Amino acid sequence: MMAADGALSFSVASVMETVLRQHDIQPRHLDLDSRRAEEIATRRYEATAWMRTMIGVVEARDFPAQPSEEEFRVALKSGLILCHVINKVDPGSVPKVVEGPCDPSTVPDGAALCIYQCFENVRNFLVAVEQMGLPTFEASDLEQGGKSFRVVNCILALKSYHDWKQTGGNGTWKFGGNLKPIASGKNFVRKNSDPFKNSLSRFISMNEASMNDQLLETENVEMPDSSLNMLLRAVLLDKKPDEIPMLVESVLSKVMEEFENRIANQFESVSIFAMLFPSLMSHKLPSCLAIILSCIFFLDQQTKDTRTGDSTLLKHTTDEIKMNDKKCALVKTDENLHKNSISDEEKERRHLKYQMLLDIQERDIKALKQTLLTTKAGMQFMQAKFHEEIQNLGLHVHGLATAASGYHRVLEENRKLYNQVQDLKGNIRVYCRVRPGRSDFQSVVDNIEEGTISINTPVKYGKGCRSFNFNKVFGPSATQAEVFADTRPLIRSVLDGYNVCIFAYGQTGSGKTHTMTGPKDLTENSQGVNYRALGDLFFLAEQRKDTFQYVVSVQMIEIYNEQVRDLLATDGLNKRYPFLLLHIAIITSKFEH
Ligand SMILES: Nc1ncnc2c1ncn2[C@@H]1O[C@H](COP(=O)(O)OP(=O)(O)OP(=O)(O)O)[C@@H](O)[C@H]1O
Repeated sequence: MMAADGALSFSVASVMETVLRQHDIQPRHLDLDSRRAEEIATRRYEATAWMRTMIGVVEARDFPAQPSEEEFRVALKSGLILCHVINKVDPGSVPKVVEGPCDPSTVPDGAALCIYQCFENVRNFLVAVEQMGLPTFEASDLEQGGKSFRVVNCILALKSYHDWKQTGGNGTWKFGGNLKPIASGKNFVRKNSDPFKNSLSRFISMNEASMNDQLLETENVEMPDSSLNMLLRAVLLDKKPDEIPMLVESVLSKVMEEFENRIANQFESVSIFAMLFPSLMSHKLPSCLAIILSCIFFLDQQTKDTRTGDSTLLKHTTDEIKMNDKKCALVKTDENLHKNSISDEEKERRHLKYQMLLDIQERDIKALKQTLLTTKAGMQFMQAKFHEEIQNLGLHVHGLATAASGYHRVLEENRKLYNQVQDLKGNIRVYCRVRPGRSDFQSVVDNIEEGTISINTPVKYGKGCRSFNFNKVFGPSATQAEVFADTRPLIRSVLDGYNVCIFAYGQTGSGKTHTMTGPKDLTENSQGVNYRALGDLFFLAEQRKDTFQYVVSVQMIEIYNEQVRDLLATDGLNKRYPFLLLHIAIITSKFEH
C-alpha cells in the first residue's frame, strides 16, 4: 500500500503554515528551510548510525558518525559498506563483493578498473534492494551532485526491513514506510488544495536546486514528532488563550481537507489499476509493461507539472536511459503497490475469474478455428467442383463451336451442290400448262405425258399429230401447288445469290394470270406462283435469320402492247422501267462463306 501511504503522508507542517498565513499569522520564529535541512541531516545521521552498527567499528573507521552530505556520499561510493550491510541483513544478498581497492588514489594506474569495481558493488546492492521490494536509488546519486536523500531513504527502508526480520518477521515483507522515490507521481496529484499548492510554490522559490528536490522529497516524508511539536509550540507561544481553539480548529479542518483529498486521489489510483488489472492478466508481458510504462510516464509528467506549476522551472536532467531506468523501477514499485492493495483472497478470486474467461475464449477460438477449417475445406471442395464443371463446360462449348463450324461448312457444301443440281436441270426451263377446256370447244390436245404434249394438227396443215417436248407438261387438272412445286427450288437459289426469272407466256385467255397470281376469288389453295414464291422467300429468310439478314424489295410492272407500266407507281407517270420483277439483296452475313 505504498500509494496509499504516499497519499496519506502529507506534510502537516506545510498545511499548518498555510493556515497560519491565511490567518495572517507570520511564523516569524520559524526558519523552515533550516529546519528541513536539519531534518534531512537527522535522517542521514540515523542511517549512518545504523550502518556503522551493522558493519562494526573497524570497518566503519573512515565513516564519520555524523557525516556531511559529501562525507556520506564518499563513504558509500565504493559500494563496499552498502554490500556488507545488506549481507548482514540478508546473508548472500550480494554473493560477490568486490573487495579490491576502490580508491583511485591508492591505485593510480588502475583508476578505470577501480571505478568499474565500485559500480559493480553498487549495482549488486541495488539489485538486491530491488528484489526486497525496497525503494532504490541510482548509482549516480552517489556521485557529486547526486540525490543523496534517496540513498538515505533506501538505507532507512533497509533498516525497517532488518527490524522487521529481527522481530521475527517471516514470509514476504511489505514495505509500509513512506519513503517514496521522487518520480512516483500519484501522491503529488492533489485537488483544489490551496495549502498544498502554496507549500509547493514556496519550496520551488528556494535558491538551491538540489535543496528543492530534497525538500520536495521531504514533503512526502512524515514529519518527525519532535519537529511537529516544535512547530506547534512556536505557533502557539505568542497566542492568547482565546485565540488557540479557533486556530487549532482551523488547522484541523485543513488537515481533514487534505486527508479527504488524498483519499480521493488514492481512490482514483486504485480505480486506474483495477481497470488495468484485466489487461495485465490477459495480455502478454511486453504489452503489460507497455501499458504500465505509458501510465507511469503520464503520471510522472503530471506529477512534475503539478510540482513546479511551470515546466520551465523543472530540471530535466534525465536522459533517455535514466528515464527508462526510472520507469523500470517505478514499474516494480507500482507492482508492489498493486500487490499490496489487493488482498491475497481477492487476488486469487480475480485470477480464477480471468483464468476462466481466458479458458472460455480459448475454447471459442478453438471452435472458430475448427469452423474455419471446415469452411475452408468446403470452399476448396466447391472450388474444385466448379473448376471441373467449368472445364467440362469449356470442352462442351468447344465441341459445339466445332460442330457449328462443321455444320456451316456442310451447309455451304450442300448449297453449292443444290445449285449445281439446279444448273444440271437447266438454266432455262420451260413448262407447259394446259388450261381446262370449254365445253363448247373441242380440245386439240391429243395426249399429255411427263414432258411431252401431242397436239392434233388441223387438216389444212396436214391431218396428223405433232408432239412438243417441255421440261414438264401440266394438264388441265393440275393444281396451283403442283405447278409451283417444280419452280420452288429456284426460289432457294435466289436466297443463295442466284438470279432467277419466272415468267408466263401465252395467248390471251390462256391462263397466264391464273397461273402466276390466281383467280379473282383468291384463297390459300388458289394462290399462284407469285404469292407462293414470296411466301417461300420470307419463310426461308426467317429460317436463316441467325445466319443471314435479307432485304426484299418488290416491283410490279406490266408490258402490254409493247408498253411498260409500273403497277405500283402512285403517280401513274413513270412507265419506262426496265424489265425487272424481283430483286433480293443479301445485306449481311453472320458467317463467312
Ligand atoms: N388452269 C385454269 N383453271 C381454271 N380456270 C382457268 C385456268 N386458266 C385460266 N383459267 C380461266 O381462264 C380465264 C382466262 O385466264 P387468264 O385471265 O389467266 O388468261 P390470260 O392469259 O391472263 O389472258 P390475258 O392475256 O388476256 O390477260 C380466266 O377466267 C381464268 O380463270
